[in-house]
Amino acid sequence: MTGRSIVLTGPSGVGKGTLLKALLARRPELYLSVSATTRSPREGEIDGVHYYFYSRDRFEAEIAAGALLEWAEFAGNYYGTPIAPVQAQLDLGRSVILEIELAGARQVAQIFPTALRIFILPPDLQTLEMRIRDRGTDSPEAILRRLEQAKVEIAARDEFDHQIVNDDFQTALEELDSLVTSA
Ligand SMILES: Nc1ncnc2c1ncn2[C@@H]1O[C@H](COP(=O)(O)OP(=O)(O)OP(=O)(O)O)[C@@H](O)[C@H]1O
Ligand SMILES: Nc1nc2c(ncn2[C@@H]2O[C@H](COP(=O)(O)O)[C@@H](O)[C@H]2O)c(=O)[nH]1
Repeated sequence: MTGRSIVLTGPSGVGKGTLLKALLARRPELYLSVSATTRSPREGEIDGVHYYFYSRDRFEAEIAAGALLEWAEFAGNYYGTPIAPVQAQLDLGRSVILEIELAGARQVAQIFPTALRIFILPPDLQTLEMRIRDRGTDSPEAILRRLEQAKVEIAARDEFDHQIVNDDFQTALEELDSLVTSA
């Protein structure tokens, strides 16, 4: 039996990564896809664990080789999902979670029409901005680009099967857990 693909999308800084870390701690049977990106590693990020950090040339070679399930440019960098590990885990019957932005989520909807697609919303844009700033990982220019893109992504929320507002963290985590485990 093949596993289920689950797509988690939402604006940068909304808390997707934090929610998934807590979810995976409870549900180790789930597989979280490790993306490739051309952005520089943040403090504490490890190549092959948090992302595969590629040069632009390497990323473009992976696109040309058909090695990415989906890919997109986001805030000046490439991001994409290496296809081989995802397919291997699905073939083993394991559910796979992709934490990806909107353009990638749209591509996955074409490739895996039965994917469970979940959109994470902030309580409001001011809270989102505060979370990105307080995270302390992005330059002022990068924050502005991410906030502009956030508006575009939030406008597409109705394309998704489910929406979760990440206001109170525990409430959002319970909602996510219940959607993923009933999938
Ligand atoms: N419910 C919440 N209430 C308050 N702060 C939160 C909540 N959820 C997450 N955060 C904080 O918001 C910040 C952004 O979270 P996180 O890095 O998980 O976002 P993200 O959606 O994965 O961002 P990106 O897409 O840029 O990787 C972190 O500092 C995190 O601790
Ligand atoms: N289309 C894809 N989007 C991805 C992938 N991996 C991560 N992302 C999204 O990029 C932005 C920015 O991430 P950050 O780590 O630089 O803050 C965020 O929305 C991620 O969900 C991917 O493989 N494909």
